[in-house]
Amino acid sequence: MIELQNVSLRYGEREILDNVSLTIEDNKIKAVLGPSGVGKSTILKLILGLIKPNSGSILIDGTDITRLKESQLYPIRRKMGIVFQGNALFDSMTISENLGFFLRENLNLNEEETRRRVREQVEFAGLEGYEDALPENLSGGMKKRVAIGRALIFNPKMILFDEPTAGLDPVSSKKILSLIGELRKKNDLGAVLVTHIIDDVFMVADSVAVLYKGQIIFDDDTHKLHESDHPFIRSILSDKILEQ
Ligand SMILES: Nc1ncnc2c1ncn2[C@@H]1O[C@H](COP(=O)(O)OP(=O)(O)OP(=O)(O)O)[C@@H](O)[C@H]1O
Repeated sequence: MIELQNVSLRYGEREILDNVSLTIEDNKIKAVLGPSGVGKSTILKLILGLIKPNSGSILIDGTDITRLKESQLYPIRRKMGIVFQGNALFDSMTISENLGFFLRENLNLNEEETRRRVREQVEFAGLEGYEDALPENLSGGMKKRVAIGRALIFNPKMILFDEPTAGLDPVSSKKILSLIGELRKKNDLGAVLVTHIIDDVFMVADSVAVLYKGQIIFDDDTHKLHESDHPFIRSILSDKILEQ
């Protein structure tokens, strides 16, 4: 379980998160919905311990990571996989090499086990036949599927998605969202999905926190979003456009 407790974060003079509290349960999909620049990616960086808050605690399975040293963070990060907005694939490596890279770098597995895990992700992501292709020869949706496969390679408990459908066409977006839904069913995984696209939230998220002007203005089951009378939520439900 991931818990942000009274987290505040400033970049210079600018307050990005103001006393934000958020709980992300195992085996559930939690969306963090908000307009561009509101601090959604910042929340993911905080969860991974890449940045520290100015105040507040971040608990991962009960351990406050804000107090840990860099070396103590490795086993905590291993519990989570991340899918970056731009996928962060290595352009000069094939799909198989991309999938296996972190395994080969970080775990002392024999080559047979590494290949088995890579094959598992190739199958899960529907990338059979593309093992030897370079990322530049893949569509946006396929690259995203490689990034998801790579995030799963350490068998994490939780996967963090930064805007997983941004820039994808509607059909590819739907495929990616179904894959995210399947992850929980098949692998019992939890997920955090940060997005500014409200349709993504309705399609896969069990619950949603809405981040607006540094604060969480809604945090409940997704279907209860319709009951909110907050003007910002009313406006996004009617326009489906998130602007500051
Ligand atoms: N290292 C940094 N130093 C200063 N400002 C930063 C830094 N990183 C992010 N910001 C600013 O903090 C705000 C929140 O950034 P963040 O990337 O978390 O937003 P976001 O909600 O994920 O939006 P987007 O989806 O557009 O990336 C933005 O205004 C951004 O410009």
